[in-house]
Amino acid sequence: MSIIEAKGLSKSFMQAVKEPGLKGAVKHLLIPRHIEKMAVQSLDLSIEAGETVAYVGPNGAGKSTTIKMLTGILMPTAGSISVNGINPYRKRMENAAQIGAVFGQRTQLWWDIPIVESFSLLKDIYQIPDAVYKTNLEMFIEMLGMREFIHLSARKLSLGQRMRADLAAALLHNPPIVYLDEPTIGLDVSVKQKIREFIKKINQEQQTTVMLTTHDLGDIEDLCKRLIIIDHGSIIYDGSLSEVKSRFARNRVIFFQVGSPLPELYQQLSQTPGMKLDLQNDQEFSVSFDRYEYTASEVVSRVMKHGEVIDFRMEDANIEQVIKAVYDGNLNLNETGA
Ligand SMILES: Nc1ncnc2c1ncn2[C@@H]1O[C@H](COP(=O)(O)OP(=O)(O)OP(=O)(O)O)[C@@H](O)[C@H]1O
Repeated sequence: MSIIEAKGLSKSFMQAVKEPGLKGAVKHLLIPRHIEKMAVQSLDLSIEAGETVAYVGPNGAGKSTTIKMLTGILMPTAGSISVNGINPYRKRMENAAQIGAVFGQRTQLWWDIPIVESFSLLKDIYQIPDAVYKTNLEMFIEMLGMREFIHLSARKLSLGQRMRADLAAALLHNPPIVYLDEPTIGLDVSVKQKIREFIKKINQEQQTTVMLTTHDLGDIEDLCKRLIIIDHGSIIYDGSLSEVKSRFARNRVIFFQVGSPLPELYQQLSQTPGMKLDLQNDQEFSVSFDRYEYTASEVVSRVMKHGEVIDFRMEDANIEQVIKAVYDGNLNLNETGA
């Protein structure tokens, strides 16, 4: 059986409907009106132990609501969930012992006590054996570069320091499952890198199941093999990241540097359906093309016919383009056979 299993999972909220202005506020006070908002609708989810899954979607798609149900914070309106054989809402304590969670926007550390003391409290709460605690603490301090701030309180930490401390806190008890909700939000490149390497190591060495919610596509490409896209509370794609890249990233881009300006070619390319010319200057340009209509060699030979090509390089399919197309409503993955 899968380590995380959800069937027909739904969650609705009652949202107040208020007309604008003072009149609307008074009216709402006297006769409050609410509508039911379906945040998550009939979601089926099945995640195997050791998987790294990116759970992505536009703002308001239902990502956090799903994670909150999986962690036991929210009770589903309908459907069932089993996390390592446990119903997270009914058995919140048991569920907490087997999961780690990082909510990037919030901290689970005690605000006014040194980080190392927070860790020590977590050791008692989770009843982590001395040897495990010692080994993990040393490894986490080293890998996440926490030595310089381990004796400061959470209040005094920068965002990047706080996030590393939060990640360590979530994993001290070696949970088999970790939920990461925007763990790299607002962080600089080097801290992001540390966090990604750490997550990779934990996943590889301990087969920790990772479910990652992020708007950072670098996180996804670096960490996840499987991609689940949710929109308006429903899953619209669930499959491998490489498959989505190769099947759905229709556009390829080739960058060219040519020996002399080629105005005739530029005019021809900009009038060709399925191709788009982007001129950087007289002798440098890129051609993006629909790879279901043209091959890369067709594009290259068309340019070569017009003049000397000094250099060219092709850009790999980018997951960002795919997700953006889904967000913008330009790509229906179901229609393409997902
Ligand atoms: N406590 C709540 N009360 C009422 N509506 C809620 C509540 N929590 C979430 N919603 C609504 O449910 C929908 C899904 O919200 P959710 O926070 O799960 O989205 P999300 O995908 O995590 O978005 P984001 O990327 O912006 O964090 C939204 O329309 C939101 O307004």
